[in-house]
Amino acid sequence: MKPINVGLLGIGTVGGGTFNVLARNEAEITRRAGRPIRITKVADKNLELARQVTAGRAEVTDDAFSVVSDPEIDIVIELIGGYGIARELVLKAIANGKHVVTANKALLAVHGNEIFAAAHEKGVMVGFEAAVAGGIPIIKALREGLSANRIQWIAGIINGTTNFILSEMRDKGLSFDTVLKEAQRLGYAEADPTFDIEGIDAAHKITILSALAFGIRMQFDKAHVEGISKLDADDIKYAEQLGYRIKLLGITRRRPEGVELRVHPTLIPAKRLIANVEGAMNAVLVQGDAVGATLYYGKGAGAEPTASAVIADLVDVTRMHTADPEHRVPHLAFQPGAVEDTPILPLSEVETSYYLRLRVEDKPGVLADITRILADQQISIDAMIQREPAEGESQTDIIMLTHITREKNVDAAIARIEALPVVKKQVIRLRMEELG
Ligand SMILES: NC(=O)C1=CN([C@@H]2O[C@H](COP(=O)(O)OP(=O)(O)OC[C@H]3O[C@@H](n4cnc5c(N)ncnc54)[C@H](O)[C@@H]3O)[C@@H](O)[C@H]2O)C=CC1
Ligand SMILES: N[C@@H](CC=O)C(=O)O
Ligand code: NA
Repeated sequence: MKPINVGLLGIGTVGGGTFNVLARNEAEITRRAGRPIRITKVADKNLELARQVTAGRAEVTDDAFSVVSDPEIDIVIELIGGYGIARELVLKAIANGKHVVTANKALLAVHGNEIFAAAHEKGVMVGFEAAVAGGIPIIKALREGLSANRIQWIAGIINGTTNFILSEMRDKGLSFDTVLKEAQRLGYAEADPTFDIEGIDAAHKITILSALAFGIRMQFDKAHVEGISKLDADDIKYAEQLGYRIKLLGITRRRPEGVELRVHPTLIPAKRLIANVEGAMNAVLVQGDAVGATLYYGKGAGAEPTASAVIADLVDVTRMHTADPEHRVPHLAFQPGAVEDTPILPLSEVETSYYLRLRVEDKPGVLADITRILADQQISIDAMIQREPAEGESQTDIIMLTHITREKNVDAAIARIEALPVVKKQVIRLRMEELG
């Protein structure tokens, strides 16, 4: 049977994994796809690496544009990364009538509206299962498995690097920098690891999931993005004492006025399954009105787990490329004409509960002043702990957990609390999610 020819752009961590898994499982994959899938051409600016990995089994070049223009190539896999040359190559491949598979969430979150419109126009497929939560088939689940549901919210641990850092710091007491270096060595981190640490990578991914879940345009520029770099070990400890774990979550929720789209460290009850997802593992919780809560768990980063998703897309394209484009699953789960312009809500309108840590002078009346301010802003307290000041210390920490309230009420309360002379430091505010 005539093979389908694939051109691979970038043979680094994921590209190398894809090349190797495809070769190793060729017979099994062919039985599924109906015909052999062959990577016939590989482009990498590091020619030496490309020669080493391919070992004579594919033509090698350092000119990626020659691959997207090659008439023999049916599918282009983009595994270079970034929004620059990757965007040019993907758009060129589409313009040349090639199907595209990519793991590049940054590219899709920022330029996805343009790329999917171009693909729709040209009648080609763009597969991106690897772009969110690596090997976990979450795109497939949202596009197909859950299509009966009105999705209400999604919350996910969707960055392996930061989850690995938080887990290793907590369990082994290792420093942030040591664990980050290990995550880089293991191939989890982005080329620029600030994308991981500052929550940008998770925001790219939750932007994509939000579009798929609610049938809205990608609006990465409206996402609230907060990473783990400012997270204090004391808060991890206090959270544990209160029965919570802190995870970097991507959250998107549908509300009558719009959609919440946010990434930030989040307190989750320790008894929830998702609170116990450790290391580089990912987990995505999806709440649908009919199905209820469903949880997807697995490896979100690394060469072969990500290759697993890339190859699943290759199989899908191979099975479907001769089908009438109107009969294929729509790229973003909803028919292109049915995508809505629902606004992303500003952070001030987000509704959730909060963890507040206040550094205060240990004297009578302090608590009364603080609770009065919270009550003025209609914020009610769910739980509280006050640390006993150490011998000779005149200051102490008060930790308060609130019921659900609006972010702008918390902003107003914090501004007034910080103005109190007895409050000695900036108030620490972390958001909480029950996820139950
Ligand atoms: N590493 C992981 O666990 C995961 C990565 N991804 C995404 O997969 C993509 C690839 O990531 P990695 O494999 O980790 O990156 P990598 O840095 O290991 O590989 C990228 C490869 O592209 C090559 N390259 C760079 N510029 C080029 C150009 N102009 N022409 C030809 N080749 C060029 C590099 O030499 C390198 O071999 C990125 O979009 C990343 O966000 C997605 C999920 C997981
Ligand atoms: N850098 C990412 C890789 C996968 O998307 C992560 O750590 O999750
Ligand atoms: Na995936």
